[in-house]
Formats: sequence, structure tokens, C-alpha cells
Amino acid sequence: MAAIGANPLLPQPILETERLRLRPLRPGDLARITALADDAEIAARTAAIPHPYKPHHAEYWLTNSRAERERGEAVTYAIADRETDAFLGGVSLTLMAGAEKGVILGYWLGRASWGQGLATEAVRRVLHFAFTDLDRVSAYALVIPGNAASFGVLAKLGFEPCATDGIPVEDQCRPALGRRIARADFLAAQPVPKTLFVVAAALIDGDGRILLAQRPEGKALAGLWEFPGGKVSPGETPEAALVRELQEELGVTVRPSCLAPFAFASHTYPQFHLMMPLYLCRVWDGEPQGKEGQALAWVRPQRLHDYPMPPADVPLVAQLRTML
Ligand SMILES: Nc1nc2c([nH]c(=O)n2[C@H]2C[C@H](O)[C@@H](COP(=O)(O)OP(=O)(O)OP(=O)(O)O)O2)c(=O)[nH]1
Ligand SMILES: [Mg+2]
Repeated sequence: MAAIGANPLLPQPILETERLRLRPLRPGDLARITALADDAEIAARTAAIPHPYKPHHAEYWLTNSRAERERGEAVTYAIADRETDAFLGGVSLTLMAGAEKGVILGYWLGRASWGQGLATEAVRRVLHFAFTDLDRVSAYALVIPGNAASFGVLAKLGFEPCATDGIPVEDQCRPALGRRIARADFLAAQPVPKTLFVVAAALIDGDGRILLAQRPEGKALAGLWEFPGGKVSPGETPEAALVRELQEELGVTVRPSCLAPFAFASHTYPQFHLMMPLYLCRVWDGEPQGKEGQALAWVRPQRLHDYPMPPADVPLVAQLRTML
């Protein structure tokens, strides 16, 4: 396989869509992987899934995908149900060697998940990750001629026919047809997601330090540091929502009149467009505590860059550093 070997460990953040959660494969998935993949119809539609499919095949898939990620060659995601986290299928991105910065896409879904647009939903999300986080500029897929559903998925996402010679694939035992999409074409065709209205506060203490909270494991953007706050509920004013969120997340009581509008973030994430006013707050009652188990840090404006934050917050941090 002509994949790049010089990269360090590839990133693999949890990716969420309306119905799905894309996360690493884990040992708890093995029984379900075996049950779903041991299906002659799936073997007939994919190039690298053997039939019959035995537990050792699933174990190899798990260990091999971990090793590929560590070598900087490929990222493999479990496609899981967003509510139950049950394994439904897999999707992988293999980095191609060479100047083109391409990626080879592979995916499969257990039979019970067919016909609901779930493959399109998973592949759309993973391509966004490949093009933005992994900085790939084109994506390729190889499809077995009889796999009409897979051609449909790729056509919906804007893939076009291409020659197969430049697409190196391991274990390719049957002829396949090539499909390709360029990053710019993919990104330009994505629907504009709905706007999510979130409110957040920079609590500032007597020493001029700002309170940041770390997003807990399991949530979107886990591990990143943020301004405490959350979603505005229907029928709520932004200030009332923020007063409520600061009580729920930090256990502090704030008066709406102590919230001073400062700036706002406007940022497109794959699933929503974030519109987030940031308020400054210097007066509150109570000692802030991580009520949801989140770590807290009081940070001087000049040190904010030591704390990785969601991409939407980057312009806000720049403004805080110049204006405080
Ligand atoms: N609170 C907050 N959210 C941010 C920041 N930057 C940023 O991109 N976000 C995003 C992350 C989330 O997708 C969304 C806010 O969601 P949240 O998880 O805080 O919402 P919430 O408190 O209502 O939590 P939940 O009930 O939905 O779990 O906005 C930030 O600085 N603070
Ligand atoms: Mg929150």
C-alpha cells in the first residue's frame, strides 16, 4: 500500500451527525462487527470483506486500523447509532502518497442500516473531516460494479468517474470502478446548516483573569477549553439563558444587568452554524465550580493561547487579548 509513513499519529475526534456518531472501533464492538459483516451480500458488494467472516477477521480489523492510525496511514471510524452507540458499520480514510494529497474512502454498513441514507450521512461527515482537519484536497473511492447503492451515495455527494490506475488498494481482488471528488467541489456543494444560538460568558476576576471550562469527554469538541455557557432554549432571552447556564454549569448566580455584551462568534461547523454572543461578567455570587465534572482554569488574557479552544472562539480570544 502506497500510503504515507512519515506522518505522526493521525487525529481522530468523535464526529457527530443528525443520526450517527463516528468514533474509534473498540473491543466491545467485536461481536457486532462479526455478526454484521458475516453476510454474503456485504462480501459481494465490497472488495476487502471476506466471507465467511469470523471473529479473528474482526480482531484483525481492530488492531490493524489502530496500527495504521499510529503510523499516520489511515483513520478508521466505527459508524455508530448516535443514541445507543451501537456499531452499525465502518468508514475509513487512507492517505495517499504523493503531491496530490488525496485520500481513499472505504465504507460498509450492516444490512439493517441499508436504505435510510445513513452511508451518505456518515461519508459526508468523514469527508468534511478529511478535507478540513486532515487537509486532504481530493477523495477517491473504488466501487464493485454491482454495488448500485454505493454508486448512489457517491453520486449524491458529487463524486465523478475517474481512472483506477492511480488508486492503490490492498486486498483488491475484484475489478472496481473509480470515483473522485475535489475538496473545493465538495465544500461548495454542502448545504448551509441551520443556525444554533449559544450564549457564553467571560467571567473576569479581580486579578483580570478569565474563567475557561474544559469540554468533557464524550461531548462534541471534547477536551477543548471554552467560555461557560450553552444553548438558548425556545422562549428564552439570551441573558436569561446565560444566567441559567452559569447556574447549571458553575453554580454561580449572576444578575442579567451584570452581563455586558462584548463580541460575538459566527462560525460554520459541519452540522450547524454557530452564532454565539460573548458577554463579560465581573460580578457574581458564589465560587465557580465545575458542576458537570468539567475542569476549570483562571487564565490571564495573554495566556489564553496556551488553552486549545474551539475554532469559533479564536477571533474572540484575539479581541479579549487586545481589549482587556
Ligand atoms: N459554551 C460554549 N460553547 C461553545 C464555545 N465555542 C463553541 O464553538 N461552542 C459550541 C460547542 C457546542 O457545540 C455549542 C454549545 O453547546 P454546549 O454543549 O455548551 O450547550 P449546553 O451547555 O446547552 O449543553 P447540552 O445541554 O447541549 O449538553 O457551542 C464556547 O466558547 N462556549
Ligand atoms: Mg455548555
